[in-house]
Amino acid sequence: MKLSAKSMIVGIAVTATVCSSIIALVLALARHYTVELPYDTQYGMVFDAGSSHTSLFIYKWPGGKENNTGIVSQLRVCEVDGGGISSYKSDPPAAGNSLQQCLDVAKAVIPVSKQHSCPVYLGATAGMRLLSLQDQSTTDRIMQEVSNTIKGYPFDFRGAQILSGMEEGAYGWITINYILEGFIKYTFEGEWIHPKGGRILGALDLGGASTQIAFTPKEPVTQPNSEAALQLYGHKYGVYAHSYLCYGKDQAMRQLQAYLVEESGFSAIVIHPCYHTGFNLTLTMRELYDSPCVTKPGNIDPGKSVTFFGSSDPERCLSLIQNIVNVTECPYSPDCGFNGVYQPPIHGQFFAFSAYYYTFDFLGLAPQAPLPKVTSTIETFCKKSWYSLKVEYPGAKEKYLKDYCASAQYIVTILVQGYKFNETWDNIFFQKQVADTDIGWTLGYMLNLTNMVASTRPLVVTGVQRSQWAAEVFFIVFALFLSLVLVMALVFWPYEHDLNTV
Ligand SMILES: Nc1ncnc2c1ncn2[C@@H]1O[C@H](COP(=O)(O)OP(=O)(O)O)[C@@H](O)[C@H]1O
Ligand SMILES: [Ca+2]
Repeated sequence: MKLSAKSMIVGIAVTATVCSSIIALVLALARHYTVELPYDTQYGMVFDAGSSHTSLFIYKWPGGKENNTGIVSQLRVCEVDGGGISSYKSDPPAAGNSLQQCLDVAKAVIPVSKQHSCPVYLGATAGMRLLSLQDQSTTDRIMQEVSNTIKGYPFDFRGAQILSGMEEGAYGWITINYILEGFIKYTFEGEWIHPKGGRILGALDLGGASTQIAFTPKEPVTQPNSEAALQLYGHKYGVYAHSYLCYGKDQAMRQLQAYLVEESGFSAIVIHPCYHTGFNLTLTMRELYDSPCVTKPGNIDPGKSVTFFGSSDPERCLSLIQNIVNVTECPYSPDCGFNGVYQPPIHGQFFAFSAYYYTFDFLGLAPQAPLPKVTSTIETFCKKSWYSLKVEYPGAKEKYLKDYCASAQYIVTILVQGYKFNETWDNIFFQKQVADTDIGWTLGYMLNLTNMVASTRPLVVTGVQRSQWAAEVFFIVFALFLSLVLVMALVFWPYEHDLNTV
């Protein structure tokens, strides 16, 4: 059998080139496949120990070797049975026990191999801030009990803390802007960028015991105590944040009751214009004055009771609210919120969540409605009798239903007359969630404490970068082109140049 030297050389060259192309192709695909493999998911949890209730938020994000930024999303939320942890002042161990059911849920949801590395935080808000004003040792005891319970579980417990009002406001602001990609954005081209002129949103949180406002004003904040200087992904943000203690929905309602009782001269029967006709509520003086948000008169009999009778009177209700919210006093004129608190002019769009959302959603006013529609809807609702409300909303919980009229009037008062959203009402979105993640302070709190918003430049972890792909594709095309040239050479090489002349 005669084998020409030309054929041998060209054959070897073609085989080598084709083999190297295949290897390059396989390597490129393997590299891509590795990145596309399911991420090594990480988990983190935050207990939101609010004044009225506790929730456990379980988050997950794509992890791995690199300390990447990824996108944190909410995996699950577990509602703790019973009241907020501050309601356990006569039985602190029960506050700890109340968390067990949700910790058991977390154990079932998070893979066993990930539980030891799953950070857990507990943040308590205004209910505990108020309790600490009344009774510091019981406050400490409750914080100790909740910590002990969490330590009994296989997670990485990182501490239980009472947040300041400013922190609560600032973390809510971080949460919204993180979820809505205000700080950083993953582009179609596969790069993380700082969105130029991107919209930075404000945060409005209405809790039971306090309410927060946080936003980036147009002009720098002039009162340093009102500014949270945040550095996120290497960018500086001057965030105005303020928390009004005692001006959450439930404590505001408490202030209304106390005002009416005093106005009546401590009568046993008091007409309440914000409650509906046919509704009545009886409280002892002990219950009424069991809060630092209302001043207990010196000579009051704690066992004496008062009964509030609803009168479905929205006009009187609104003017009653003006008695607990001072919208005229302003030492920083004109830069004030309410009660004479410094606040720069409102700037940009806002998300209003928690009880802002619950109230407006119930009334069919979420996520947005023009102000005239809002006021007319509230007026119509407030005029309804308790009987007709019970018929219309058979599934509604009485503890919330009785307050929707008053809280809606209260919301409009603080937003329009307090914060001065008169011209900019349409910039408020009443919303509970974005991308299946609840809006609240917990996500921002965890991102901050786990250092996930601190890095100046997050690492790209999703997919192969375009430049890598371009190099790989170029190499494959070049190798195949070379093979083609060699095959052509084999076919068209003149026979007389054949080396096999023997
Ligand atoms: N479905 C609902 N309808 C109306 N209000 C609600 C609903 N669910 C929760 N709330 C209210 O939301 C508020 C939540 O406040 P919370 O987070 O417990 O207090 P804080 O943030 O002041 O510590 C409470 O006033 C509670 O009554
Ligand atoms: Ca809250």
